Amino acid sequence: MATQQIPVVVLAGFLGSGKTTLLNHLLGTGDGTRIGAIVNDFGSIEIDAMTVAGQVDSMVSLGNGCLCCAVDTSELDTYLERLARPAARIDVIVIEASGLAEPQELIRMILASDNDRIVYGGLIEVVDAAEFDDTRARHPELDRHVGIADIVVLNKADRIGDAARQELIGTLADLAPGRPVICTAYGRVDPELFFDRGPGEGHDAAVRQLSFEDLLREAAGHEDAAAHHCDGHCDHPDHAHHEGHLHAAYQSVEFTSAEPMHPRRLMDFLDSRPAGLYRIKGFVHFDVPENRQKFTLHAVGDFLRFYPEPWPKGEERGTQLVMIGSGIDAQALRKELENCRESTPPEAAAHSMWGVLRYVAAREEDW
Ligand SMILES: Nc1nc2c(ncn2[C@@H]2O[C@H](COP(=O)(O)OP(=O)(O)OP(=O)(O)O)[C@@H](O)[C@H]2O)c(=O)[nH]1
Repeated sequence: MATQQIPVVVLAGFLGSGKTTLLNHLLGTGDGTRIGAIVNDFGSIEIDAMTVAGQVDSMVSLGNGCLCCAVDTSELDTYLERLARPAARIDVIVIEASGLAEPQELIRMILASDNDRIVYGGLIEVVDAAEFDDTRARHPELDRHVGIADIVVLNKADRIGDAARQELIGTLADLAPGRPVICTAYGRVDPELFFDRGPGEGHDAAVRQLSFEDLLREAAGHEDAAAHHCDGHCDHPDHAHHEGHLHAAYQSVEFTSAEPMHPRRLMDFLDSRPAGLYRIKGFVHFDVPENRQKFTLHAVGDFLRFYPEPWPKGEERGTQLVMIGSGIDAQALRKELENCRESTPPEAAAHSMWGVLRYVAAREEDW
């Protein structure tokens, strides 16, 4: 009997473009497809993994550094192996790359897998409609990422007008000729596009066109290198090959506090965050009457939202934040956040939630 092969789909896209939102949508559509997820967080606190974990039982998390830095493919292979074992009855594996990963590196790793049940299933590149032009100007590499995608998802279409949307669709179509560009909001895409006919067909052409030779050359070059994870800022001698990578210029800073945060001070911090601090994600604990929920926080460029929800049973209350940026002063950021910790009695802080509540997301508008 022929071995049933499991496609491995790479879900990539710049920081905050909506990869986790899309993955959760895929996991939540419940069309019977069993999805195994591998989530790669850039920061050492695995916010993405925590956000997805509640929704799926077959998930592994690879935190602290871009997966594309793991120059030895065996680590990824171990995870693929685990998800691909027949007992797991997984139909498709989705790897959510970190927002700074090099997708062609991940593709190389999948192609190099020793597991004969594993087959590369294509690259989905998520694009943030509101941020793409600016991000692309700073990081021309993104054009290359879009160029090797099998499907481009133009996400956050709700955040721009019709004319800008049409223009972006045109730009993306030029960057990824012949590939579908799907315009959506909140990652609401039909899973069949990805798992049935989409990436399975024709992706070889895309890979070959742009990077197949690179992939082979890199595969040969990487064989000698030692496996390690990094955030692009360690002194590992093998980092020379990461120089052109997005993550080489970025740094992640973590902050945790068991003590509650003072809402007004935290808002002052967020309102004056440095321009280089592009992405913040995590959970905030305010010990303020009526506002003791778990406030999930997302900042992407200028965009800032809080999403309050009850703390899950048994979960310890506290604040955990990951900040990702370029040219940021980690020590200063941590210090500023330490100064946002609550020292006044909660009663006194009730009205100080107003600033936070301005950024509480309204229900997702239909788009
Ligand atoms: N307005 C709007 N917001 C969105 C949409 N999709 C996602 N978001 C919001 O954008 C923020 C980032 O979304 P995520 O799904 O966490 O993005 P990500 O690509 O996984 O982020 P990283 O893993 O940090 O790179 C969250 O606040 C989402 O709710 C969308 O289509 N429209």
